[in-house]
Amino acid sequence: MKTILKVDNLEKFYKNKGSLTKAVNHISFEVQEGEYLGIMGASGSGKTTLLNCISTVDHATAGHIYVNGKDVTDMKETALARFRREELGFIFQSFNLLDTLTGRDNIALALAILGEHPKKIDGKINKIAQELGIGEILEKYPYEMSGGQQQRVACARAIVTNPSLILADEPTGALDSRSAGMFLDSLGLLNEERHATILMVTHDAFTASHCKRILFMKDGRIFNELVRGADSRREFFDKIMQVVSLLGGDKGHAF
Ligand SMILES: Nc1ncnc2c1ncn2[C@@H]1O[C@H](COP(=O)(O)OP(=O)(O)OP(=O)(O)O)[C@@H](O)[C@H]1O
Repeated sequence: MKTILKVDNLEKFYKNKGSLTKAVNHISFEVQEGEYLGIMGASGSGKTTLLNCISTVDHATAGHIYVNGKDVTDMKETALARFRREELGFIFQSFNLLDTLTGRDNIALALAILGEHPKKIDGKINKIAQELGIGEILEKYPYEMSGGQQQRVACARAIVTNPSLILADEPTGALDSRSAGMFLDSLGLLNEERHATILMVTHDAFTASHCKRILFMKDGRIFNELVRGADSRREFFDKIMQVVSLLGGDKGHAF
């Protein structure tokens, strides 16, 4: 199996007026191609800091992060910009679609930036739209779509360039439970059928129950790990809830 992400002894410390916050404290883990990994933990446990280091938005204090064998902690700014475009797909809580472009053009832009041949763009968009069931809304502008529809377009935009790794930060945070369910089905489909490798940060146990493996963070460290294995999603959800209550965290919406 191919290792897509390797986090090696990562540390991120913040110094503020004499106090030191160890937001990420000696974390190591790997993500293999086709995995769907969730990162959970109470507020302040270091999830966003970890994700920001992996997405190269933030610089690590020490340690290394390898994506597809490339050490991103070592790259210069121009190489980083290219790395983000070519290797990563992003899905945020706030959808982040461009309001002045239709769904189709939002997706097309990701391909155009990568230098895709114009003749191939429509075909690629139509294929992913069909897979995610968003063909009907492609010509709409974001403000004409529901939140769930916008997030599925964002999902299409994240995958259409075939990135090595999709990073999702609380992607269901702004969705009602029905839209969240539809979005998570779409993400699951990308994982199952396109073998997309996904790393998702969430505090919501229902959302996390869609992952195949979950790392739980506490005080900047990995505190526990759960693997779904042959469990049904309901069984996995119950196991997640047990760890969440150990951590004293909020459970998010019910199953
Ligand atoms: N820029 C910063 N300067 C100083 N401390 C910071 C900074 N960013 C984060 N921290 C601290 O690092 C720790 C981890 O924060 P982080 O945002 O990664 O947690 P989180 O698990 O994502 O929380 P939430 O679920 O609330 O978003 C917290 O104690 C936070 O206060």
